[in-house]
Amino acid sequence: MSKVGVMVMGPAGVGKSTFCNSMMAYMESQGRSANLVNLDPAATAHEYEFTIDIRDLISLDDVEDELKLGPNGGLIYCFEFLLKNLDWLDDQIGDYPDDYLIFDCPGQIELYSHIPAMPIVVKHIQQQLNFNLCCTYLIEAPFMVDRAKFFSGALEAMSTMIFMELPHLNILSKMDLVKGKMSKREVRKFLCPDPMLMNDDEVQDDQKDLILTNPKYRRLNKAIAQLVDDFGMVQFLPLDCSDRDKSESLRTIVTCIDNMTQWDENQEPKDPAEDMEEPEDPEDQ
Ligand SMILES: Nc1nc2c(ncn2[C@@H]2O[C@H](COP(=O)(O)OP(=O)(O)OP(=O)(O)O)[C@@H](O)[C@H]2O)c(=O)[nH]1
Repeated sequence: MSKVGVMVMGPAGVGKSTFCNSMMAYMESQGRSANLVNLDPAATAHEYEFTIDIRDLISLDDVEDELKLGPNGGLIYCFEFLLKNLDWLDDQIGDYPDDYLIFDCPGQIELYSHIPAMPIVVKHIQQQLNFNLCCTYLIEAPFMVDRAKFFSGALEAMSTMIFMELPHLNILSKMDLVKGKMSKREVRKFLCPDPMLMNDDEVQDDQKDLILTNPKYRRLNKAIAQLVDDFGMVQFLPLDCSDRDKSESLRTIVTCIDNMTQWDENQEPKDPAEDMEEPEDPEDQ
């Protein structure tokens, strides 16, 4: 059996912990075993107990108290401390042949864009502990309402993909918050982002005041949207954790993760969009 790890990443408050808990519940419902690993030294309690918790090694509270560091400096200190104590992680993760680990990561996106600690931890888990890892990167579905914000989030997702060098899945969290506000046709344009979204004539009246008026910025935003499109690897799967019974989005995400973590370098990677379910559309009901 292979050892699989899912790194759950994304900005603060995007819904990473909620997604981790929903994944645990989904795996349980499918009779599959999974364990939760907390890599956030500032985490609060979870619905599911952590099997492995970085706070057993070092917590942000202790670092702030003892070293008088602020939350961001403290977080970097915690990760540098983890790097010096990777044998702790080895002992914790152990040598289980059929582990499926879900790693809840911190929300500071500098960890996914330029601070080298997270890629080093990831490489260690891959190469020393022989896990097949993938990254799930969350951005909030309500970003779709402000298109510049959405493409900015897509760039962050791309930056993480490039920096982490892992099989990568983008997820639009909190889909329930846009239900009834966007049609299925509109949502579909964001799942495989269409650079035409940045065209003014595509903007709805109630969103016009959100658009930057400086034409230079508009041109720049369009160019960036085109870059995201040209890159061709930025696609999103919808996720709604508001109702556990609606496990359809989780099923699709877990299927994509299964495909990515069994990925053989001699095989063409499977296109996650192939498993994509159409998001529910209130207008169709
Ligand atoms: N409506 C809605 N709210 C959600 C969903 N997922 C998460 N939330 C809410 O978003 C807030 C943040 O969720 P968390 O899961 O703690 O987010 P996080 O990314 O782990 O946050 P940090 O650990 O602080 O970075 C909480 O109030 C959640 O209840 C969702 O699918 N729908």
